[in-house]
Amino acid sequence: MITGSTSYVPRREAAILIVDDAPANLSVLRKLMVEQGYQTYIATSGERAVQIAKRVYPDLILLDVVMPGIDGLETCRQLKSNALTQHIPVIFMSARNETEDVVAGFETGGADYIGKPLRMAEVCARVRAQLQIRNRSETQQEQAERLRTIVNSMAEGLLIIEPNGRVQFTNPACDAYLGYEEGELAGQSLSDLLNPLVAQEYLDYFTRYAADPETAHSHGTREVIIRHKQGTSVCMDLTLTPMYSRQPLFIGLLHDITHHKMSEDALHRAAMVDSLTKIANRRHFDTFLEKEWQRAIRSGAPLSLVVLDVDHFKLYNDSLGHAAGDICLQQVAQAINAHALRATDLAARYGGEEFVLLFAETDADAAFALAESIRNHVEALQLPHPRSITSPWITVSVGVATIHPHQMENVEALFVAADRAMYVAKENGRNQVRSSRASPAAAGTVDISALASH
Ligand SMILES: Nc1nc2c(ncn2[C@@H]2O[C@H](COP(=O)(O)OP(=O)(O)OP(=O)(O)O)[C@@H](O)[C@H]2O)c(=O)[nH]1
Repeated sequence: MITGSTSYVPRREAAILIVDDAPANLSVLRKLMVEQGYQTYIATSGERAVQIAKRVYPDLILLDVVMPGIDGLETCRQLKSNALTQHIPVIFMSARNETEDVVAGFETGGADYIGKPLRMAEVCARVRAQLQIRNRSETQQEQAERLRTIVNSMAEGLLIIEPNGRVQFTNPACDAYLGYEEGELAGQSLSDLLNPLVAQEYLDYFTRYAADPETAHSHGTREVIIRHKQGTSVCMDLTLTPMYSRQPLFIGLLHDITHHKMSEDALHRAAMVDSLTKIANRRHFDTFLEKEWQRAIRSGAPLSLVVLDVDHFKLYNDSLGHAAGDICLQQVAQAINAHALRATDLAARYGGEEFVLLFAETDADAAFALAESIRNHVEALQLPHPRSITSPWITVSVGVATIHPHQMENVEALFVAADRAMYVAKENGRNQVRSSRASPAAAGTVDISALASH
């Protein structure tokens, strides 16, 4: 964990470079600095000071201003113009104490200016103060560097977002997730990446927080679909947390859940499909029927249910074996499924050798015609049934029920009607379609009428 502490742990005793053309001054200052526990280097000219600074990289330079050759101001300028030495704090020492001298010292990059004659306690205090400032800034730089490394190497995508929705920064993982080059996302708006409704929700949250930072709270984690640069969609968990520095900002953390989502979708799909025939299973059909039922109540449109049962299938299994029976069910399922053409049609294996089909917004005549077409299609497969007493081929008996949902009380009644029609088809010789209708005069009762039969 990164802490915010700036407490300084000395790595070693600080090194001070003392620069003065007067050997007597050098000697006094050196003695003083050594007594304070500092390591010392000395130089008697500006040129020499620059050379030593580049070589030993001292923590601080005490620099005389008036010297032969390059003076202290020029020496400081040279130190500040070199990348190696520019961060070393320089304290000028000079008998020139006029305001413009002091200002010139600061303007060349000096950190402090001590007037001569030197008061040793003051020199020590100013050196200590500058070393503390330097240590603090070094610690901050190290912390910033450490944070940069973490942000650049973390597997989660990170975005910094402004209250107006503008992306200010992204880390490499975020760029990689969304297919962008480094820095390319900066300046784009959240609305460019998210569905407009979701983006607006975030923008509202930003506006609320920016107006009243006291009430800021994390927006939590939610699943979002983000636009990839290539135009595809990626599924991510987005966690948004407010951060108040000089301006309100938001930290967004992105976690890619596309793969997780894909397997979740695959599982979901698998739970809806019958494993043998690969058409919808009973559970999916029941859910679908419930939805269509409610829709039909609202629209007043008719709903038709077709129930199909393979004829003499026990005999088929007994004569050709269970494996052949399975293949036969797969072929029959495909023939049935081929008739569920609209988004509101659904064919399913309801159990054993029983299949169902739902036709929404389909009246009795149209449903009957579809059922007859399926019956015909199955027979036309000419799957030999050696022991059937009603046909040389595999055939199906079909029951159809059509209602306007307000006519019957529940879905169950629709099933009962279609099942009864199917049993009438069985009883009347199989390989035929029978239709039942609810009598409007007595809701819930079923009127079986042979609209047609094979
Ligand atoms: N091969 C195979 N057979 C199944 C499967 N599910 C159910 N069955 C068989 O389907 C047969 C259904 O037989 P019954 O309910 O007696 O009806 P039927 O022989 O088709 O006779 P009718 O419906 O009166 O024409 C049983 O023998 C079940 O074992 C399956 O997944 N695979």
